[in-house]
Amino acid sequence: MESVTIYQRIGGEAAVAGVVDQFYERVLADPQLAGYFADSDLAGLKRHQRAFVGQALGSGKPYSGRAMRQAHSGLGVRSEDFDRVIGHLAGALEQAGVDGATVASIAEALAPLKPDIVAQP
Ligand code: HEM
Repeated sequence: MESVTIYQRIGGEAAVAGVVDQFYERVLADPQLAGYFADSDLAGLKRHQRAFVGQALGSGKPYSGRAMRQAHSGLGVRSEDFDRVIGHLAGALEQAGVDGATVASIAEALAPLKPDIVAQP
């Protein structure tokens, strides 16, 4: 039997869409982060984020947006901003009923992206 991916376990496409909506609500309500998104096309960003997060969780569907280094270059993202974003994603996943161990493994899976996303001094 094939193993069940996190994507399937949490409820597939609909669950990921809900998590991404909730994630951006939290990010945009955070005064430390909102400014980064002032010029962003939020609908497009959510579409890419759904595909990216879905793929990271095992959707099996491709992510065709920009690479993480390219998407975040020039934004000047700081280390503590990255940690807050991961914190908001974890909060959104928990709110969607994802168990703590799964949330922790998702956060761990994203941690290696930090050097691509955070601006180098
Ligand atoms: C693991 C953490 C993160 C992931 C997985 C992630 C993922 C993504 C994805 C998939 C996109 C869309 C790329 C595209 O449009 O082709 C994006 C864009 C963006 N991200 Fe992130 N991101 C992360 C962390 C952050 C952080 C920490 C910030 C700022 C505090 C940030 C700010 C932005 C902004 C402003 C854009 C839009 C850029 C634009 O409109 O040109 N991201 N991110």
